[in-house]
Amino acid sequence: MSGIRLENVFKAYGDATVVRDLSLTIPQGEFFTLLGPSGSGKTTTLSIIAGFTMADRGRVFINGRDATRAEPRERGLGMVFQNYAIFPHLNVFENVAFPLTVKKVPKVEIAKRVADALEMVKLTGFERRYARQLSGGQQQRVALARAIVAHPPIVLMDEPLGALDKNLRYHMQMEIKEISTRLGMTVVYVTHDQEEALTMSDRIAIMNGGVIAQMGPPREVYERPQSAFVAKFLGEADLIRVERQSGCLVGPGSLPVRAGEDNGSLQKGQLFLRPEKVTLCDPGTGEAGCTLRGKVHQVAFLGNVIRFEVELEDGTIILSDVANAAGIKNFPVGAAVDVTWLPEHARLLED
Ligand SMILES: Nc1ncnc2c1ncn2[C@@H]1O[C@H](COP(=O)(O)OP(=O)(O)OP(=O)(O)O)[C@@H](O)[C@H]1O
Repeated sequence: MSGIRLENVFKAYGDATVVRDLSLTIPQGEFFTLLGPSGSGKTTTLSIIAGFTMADRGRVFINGRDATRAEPRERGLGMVFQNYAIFPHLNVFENVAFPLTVKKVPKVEIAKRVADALEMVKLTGFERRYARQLSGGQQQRVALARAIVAHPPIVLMDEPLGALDKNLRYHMQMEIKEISTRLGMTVVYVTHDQEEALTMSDRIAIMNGGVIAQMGPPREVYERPQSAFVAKFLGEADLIRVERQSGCLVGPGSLPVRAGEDNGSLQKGQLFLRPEKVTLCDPGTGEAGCTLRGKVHQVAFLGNVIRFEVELEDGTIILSDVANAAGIKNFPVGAAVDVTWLPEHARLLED
């Protein structure tokens, strides 16, 4: 089997468990992202795949071979690590050419491949420069070009765009995605930027405390989080306390609330909604069962979106994001409103 497989990988430093019996399979050609807060074990997991860190227990398979004890250079992986600096004694051309030079690729082929890679990272014309003559972001792009120039089947990337400004970052996201798809590369990508993870990945694993809290395609983890942690980590989340009374779910103000997949088992928990799925209307006009009462607490202008903060009767603050389109209805601070949603957009989460 090609791709990557981890089996019960465990790593601790002293008393601190950093990766806890992690098992996962990443098929060849998948863009797979490890996303999570600082210290959740993303880099350690990537480093175990790379061979820089040895797991205490468990096994690592790369392209069907047991690579648990293999040296990093035996694993045939392309890598861009946070601190994986470019060689200071080589210029940009020589740095990018390095993986091809060691493979003894013909000079003409090297020149072409390096030119393509440098064009991708927008560094054409920088060939003769050395690391000390480049900014942090430029060095990062050289490292990226070097990682993919040999078209390795698997590339590991740890925050490779961290030092770039917003526009270049977006351009590079698109380029990395395009080239990995075109070459059928498997990419294991580490980031703590949820937007980047949603944009680029085929599948995302959200890590928390050394375990995978949830794993799935971007849309699924965003729209169907299984816990409040995942809901909150992947963007803004509205969470409303609910409990069952005489078989019916009720929210603040004892008003009945409905969620799409309520099988009647949850007694107490939270109703989850994304702010863009929450709408506001005049008091008394919302449909019973998916309406709560509130008061506009704040209005924020975010450019393409207007964000209303609404305070419910129990003090919970709910966000409602409305596209800044022609003719949108404005609700001023202090206005009484109904907060409404479609039941299929609401999910019930256990505490
Ligand atoms: N060599 C080490 N010795 C001791 N503790 C370590 C070592 N490497 C990592 N850790 C600890 O392991 C935990 C997980 O670290 P890791 O770098 O994998 O997290 P991360 O999710 O990648 O975080 P970040 O987004 O900040 O890079 C952290 O608490 C870190 O301090």
